[in-house]
Amino acid sequence: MTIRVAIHGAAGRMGQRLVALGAADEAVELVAALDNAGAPNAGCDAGELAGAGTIGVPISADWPEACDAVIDFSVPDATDSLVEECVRRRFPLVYATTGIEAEQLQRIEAAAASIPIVKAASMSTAVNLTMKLAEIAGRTLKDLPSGVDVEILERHHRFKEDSPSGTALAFGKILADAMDKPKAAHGREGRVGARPADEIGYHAIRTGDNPGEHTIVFGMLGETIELRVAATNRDCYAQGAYTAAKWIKGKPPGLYDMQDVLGLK
Ligand SMILES: NC(=O)C1=CN([C@@H]2O[C@H](COP(=O)(O)OP(=O)(O)OC[C@H]3O[C@@H](n4cnc5c(N)ncnc54)[C@H](OP(=O)(O)O)[C@@H]3O)[C@@H](O)[C@H]2O)C=CC1
Ligand SMILES: O=C(O)C1=N[C@H](C(=O)O)C[C@H](O)C1
Repeated sequence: MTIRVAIHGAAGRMGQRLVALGAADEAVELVAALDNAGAPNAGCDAGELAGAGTIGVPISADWPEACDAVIDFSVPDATDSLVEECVRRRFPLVYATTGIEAEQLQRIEAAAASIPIVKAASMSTAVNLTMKLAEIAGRTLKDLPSGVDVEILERHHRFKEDSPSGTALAFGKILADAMDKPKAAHGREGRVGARPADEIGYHAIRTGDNPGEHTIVFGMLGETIELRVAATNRDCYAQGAYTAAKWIKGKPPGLYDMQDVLGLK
């Protein structure tokens, strides 16, 4: 079975990997490579831009007539128009952009009343499995007499604009809920005092071309557990997005995540 896919943000770092992997997948037909109207690469063949050879699909702002899934890796500012187009055309959406505002999230949630949407801060199977492991660790360690300090360390490339990463925040939410730790500390500086027990610490490192790395530290008195998941390139996210696009075809309207797609709930 072939699915017709439009990539939104097709000229970007992730968009190019999606074009390259989609062009090589017999089960995928790329029907549009969408990017912003003034994109410097507008009109270029998306496959050539991605280093995958000519595929006959230009980088453009023109939406396709028909499509089984739109995969979005773009920018927060594009969210409203993206969601409006998907709802108007009844196109299912795989939404991967991070760093959005609360109002943009509300619009996505409202749109999920009329179309199916998979939204996840990380499309990687390994990251989503690590989230499950973190939840089990959090629930198991919650009432340990010595107390457990949770610190979330993430590393990403120097071009990343949002901090901490969407994935770090997703890990944080899972652990805040599982361990009843509602406070967040983003880095520490100066005489901040002893560490509160109900705080989760976030540390965002920006360096070189790192495609994404997360370490969850569970610090106890006398023992430490670290869960670490690290990408060596972007294909784990792109492959996960295609898994979601194949899964979403024919699903009823609703807001789903990668835990639904991967059967981890
Ligand atoms: N959920 C996940 O698994 C992952 C999520 N991400 C997230 O995906 C997003 C994109 O990452 P990345 O590819 O590195 O970023 P890039 O900046 O390389 O790519 C974003 C692309 O979106 C384009 N764009 C800007 N405005 C619009 C618009 N109105 N319509 C369509 N396209 C537009 C940009 O064009 P221009 O440059 O001309 O502005 C650019 O080509 C980020 O939020 C990142 O955090 C990244 C990896 C994994
Ligand atoms: O910008 C990136 O590169 C990534 N962003 C996502 C995030 O913010 O969690 C996912 C991945 O870590 C790569």
